[in-house]
Amino acid sequence: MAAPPFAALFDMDGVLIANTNFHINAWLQFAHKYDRPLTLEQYVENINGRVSADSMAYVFQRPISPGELIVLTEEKEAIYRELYRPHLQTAPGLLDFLDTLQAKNVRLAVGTSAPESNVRFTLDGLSLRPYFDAIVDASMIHHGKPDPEIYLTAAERVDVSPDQCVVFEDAFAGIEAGLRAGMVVIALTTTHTRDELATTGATLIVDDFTQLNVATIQELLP
Ligand SMILES: O=P(O)(O)OC[C@H]1O[C@@H](O)[C@H](O)[C@@H](O)[C@@H]1O
Repeated sequence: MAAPPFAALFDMDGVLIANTNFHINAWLQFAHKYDRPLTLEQYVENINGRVSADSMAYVFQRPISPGELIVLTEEKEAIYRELYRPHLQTAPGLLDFLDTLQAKNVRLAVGTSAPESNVRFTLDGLSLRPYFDAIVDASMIHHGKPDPEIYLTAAERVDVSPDQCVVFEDAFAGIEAGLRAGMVVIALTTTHTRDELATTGATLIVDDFTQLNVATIQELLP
């Protein structure tokens, strides 16, 4: 069967899994330990969906050395994994949707700001890795979302031109990254409300993967 000429690029946190509240609680706990002020509003605007290098520099309000970044990131992500582990599950409708796309030979990739340790925790913990032709995480790029590099790299890895890629995102930074990459962006209401997402320029807003099928997506592509 010939492959459809498009690719589906999935954000991980807040898209493959609905885990935003667990990241929020982990960041608040982590910031509190270091006596750094952090509010929910600051998390949403400056941390959600971004790579740890940018989030840590924001939390500590100073540049973070590469060595320090590894240690601080793993400390924060260990808190997150501990909190979320008992709840680890795929987002509603995801597995059926991935099966449908795979059956149609759509190229599938993950583009996440998360470190490799969290990619392992999620994709291996839920046996999702075999679905994807490429996985791009924070360690593989120079500029985190909202820069388009993560999604442009994922498109390159699956050998599909950006205008034939559909990005699935929940975070403002990730939606901006997809749009700046010249891709169609479908926003999920995992983290933000429809009204909040309506201001982002996302091509389509859905509540979860049960509201999507291949025909709907193909209609959005040029
Ligand atoms: O949404 P993505 O790109 O999978 O992002 C992962 C990141 O998402 C953020 O929301 C978390 O606070 C980070 O800690 C996490 O690493």
